[in-house]
Amino acid sequence: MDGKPRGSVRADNRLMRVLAGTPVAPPPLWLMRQAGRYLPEYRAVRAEAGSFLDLCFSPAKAAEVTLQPIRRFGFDAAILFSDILVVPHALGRTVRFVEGEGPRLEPIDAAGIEALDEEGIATRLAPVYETVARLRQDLPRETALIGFCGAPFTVATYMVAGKGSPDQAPTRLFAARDPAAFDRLIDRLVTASADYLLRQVAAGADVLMIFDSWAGALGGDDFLRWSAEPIARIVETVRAAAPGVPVIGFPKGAGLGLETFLRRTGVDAVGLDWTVPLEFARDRLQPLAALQGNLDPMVLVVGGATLDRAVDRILETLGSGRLIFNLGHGIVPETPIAHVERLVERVRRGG
Ligand SMILES: Cc1c2[nH]c(c1CCC(=O)O)Cc1[nH]c(c(CCC(=O)O)c1C)Cc1[nH]c(c(CCC(=O)O)c1C)Cc1[nH]c(c(C)c1CCC(=O)O)C2
Repeated sequence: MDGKPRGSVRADNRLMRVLAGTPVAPPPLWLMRQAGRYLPEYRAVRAEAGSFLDLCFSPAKAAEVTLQPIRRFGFDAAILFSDILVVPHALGRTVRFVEGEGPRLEPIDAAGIEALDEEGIATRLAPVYETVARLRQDLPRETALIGFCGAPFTVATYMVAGKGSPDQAPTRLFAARDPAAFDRLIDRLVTASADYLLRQVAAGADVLMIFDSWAGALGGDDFLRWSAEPIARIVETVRAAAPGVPVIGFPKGAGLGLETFLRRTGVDAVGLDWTVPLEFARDRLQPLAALQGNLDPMVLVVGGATLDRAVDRILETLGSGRLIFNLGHGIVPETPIAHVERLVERVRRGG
């Protein structure tokens, strides 16, 4: 890539410092979905990889697309290229990605929940661990490597509905109708996810992130029961077996629930979607944890002075505390690369 030293991450890595509790100015920066279709070099690898899951399970190709945005933009962290739905796949469920439509799974019922194959996390996901190991070898030491999984609730929404759905009605219906079966599904995903994350750490991941993209579909008590509680159990297991590996939680759409989420899970950092008011985040959340976010991905599509103002507002409000600059959700395919360059330059010079 360049002449930089590679191998295990340096203790003075900017992202690791913020996660350990020290504000860093300008803040470390990476973008959710930074490896993806807005990059021509990603589209080239994707086109020759076969299916999306083939790409996730090809260590050489998955490592290559993980490195692409690091080469181009020099982000402070690389995120393993994979998907949250490799876990249901490993548990023996059918998972497909349909071009232009998204994921398709065979919807699960109570019998299917009992039949989940827990061995798959070790065996079927071995190529993912190989990707992690390659990445930690190939990445510059100043770049942290983030491993991840989906939160049990978000993964369960795809397993129950068989696809994405706007307000998770099929899953809320399932959980309300048969809470015992839903509990069982969540339990099995807690065990599988903690195991999956620990194997990523063993292979070389420096930081872990848990994506609860649909946490916002849950009401107050259900949010605690199905989002915060299961994530707390994963964090507890990971902490016990891998002390010192920081965990970022991202309960998207949690709103006022974010403070309870932080207190209950004890994550080192919390991801903020673009709807979270910055003053609330500064006053109520930043004293408890590092914050990651929360630029609206649509503002990055628009660019120009609109982008500059939004970047400056985040830096002004959150920049003197523990902050990891990021988007409020994944970068979208129509984002111009020049706007990402502009963002990086502005964050690096401190707004
Ligand atoms: C809900 C969820 C999924 N996957 C993920 C989430 C949680 C984060 C979020 O809310 O976005 C997480 C994810 N998915 C992907 C990554 C890779 C690392 C990175 O962020 O760069 C990560 C961290 C690759 C991907 N995962 C997917 C793509 C696009 C597919 C392609 O390139 O053909 C990528 C780059 C496919 C995917 N995967 C998923 C959906 C709904 C889709 C279809 C939507 C789409 O097409 O953008 C499930």
